[in-house]
Amino acid sequence: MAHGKTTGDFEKTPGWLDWYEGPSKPTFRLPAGAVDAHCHVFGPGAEFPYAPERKYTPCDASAEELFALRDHLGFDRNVIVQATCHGADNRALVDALRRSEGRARGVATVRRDVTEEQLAELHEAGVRGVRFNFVKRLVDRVPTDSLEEIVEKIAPLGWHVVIYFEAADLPDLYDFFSAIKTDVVVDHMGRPDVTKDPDGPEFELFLRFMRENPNVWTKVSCPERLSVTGPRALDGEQHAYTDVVPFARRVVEEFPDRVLWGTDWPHPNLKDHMPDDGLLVDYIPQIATTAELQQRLLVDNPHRLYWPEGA
Ligand SMILES: O=C(O)c1cc(C(=O)O)oc(=O)c1
Repeated sequence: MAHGKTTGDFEKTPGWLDWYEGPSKPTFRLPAGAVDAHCHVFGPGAEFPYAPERKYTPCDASAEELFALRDHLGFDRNVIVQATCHGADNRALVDALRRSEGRARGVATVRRDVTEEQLAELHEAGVRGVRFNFVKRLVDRVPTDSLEEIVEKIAPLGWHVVIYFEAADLPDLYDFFSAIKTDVVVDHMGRPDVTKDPDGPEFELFLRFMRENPNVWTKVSCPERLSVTGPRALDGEQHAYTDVVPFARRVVEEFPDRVLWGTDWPHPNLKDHMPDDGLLVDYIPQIATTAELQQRLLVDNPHRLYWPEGA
């Protein structure tokens, strides 16, 4: 029998790390109106089955559990991003958005044959973007002409495109990404290899991509995923993931109006450890070092992108 948290009738991927039970209260006090701009819901599998084409099977992580974490950490709102284990079946996401009472927006995954009616329904539920994933261990590659067709369909709704890729793939994808006319949000800083020099050519290409394309934003999230030498956000550690700090800080300081931050709860596919989400929040002042930068990162920027109407 599988141990830990459940996943309906599904069997979790071997070695799966469940999300952290009982996170600490952050020492860092989030500003009023702070948004956790990257998190997911998984299932519950018994109600919202995982997609047949998925590359992993997680433990369940429900909307109620997400909203309890939001309140515990001191966030006001969430942006829930469709996880690849649900493919293009957005039912769990839409259900979570509806339960949030306007306190969550969503980023969905759609296929090229999505209809205007389906997009309108997603919009009504709170979806404001679509996600294109280029990480090979998570999805099969979708041809770029399909993606271009999706951009044409979502642009009139004022939506944006969230892209997830690894730094080594940016040279090949650079021109395709630069041609997207909507706003573009890069997940997890384009996954830099933090053993490399933050002033070196690989990260410089990412910074150039942001400089040349003023419609591109990025999430300075997932230090727990990118870190190699830690220390980990566990056991009261107040200065976690110092190896990621120079990368994230650089981006926050150069593009203060185009950065977002999210917990990435429930942290799919971590192999090394599961962070204490309270201590993950305590990482934020290492990368946004003034109250003004924190206000933009956590409040002003996500509100401008996801709640432009000011509600
Ligand atoms: O690196 C990952 O494994 C990962 C996976 C997913 C997903 O499966 O949607 O989302 C993320 O933000 C990160």
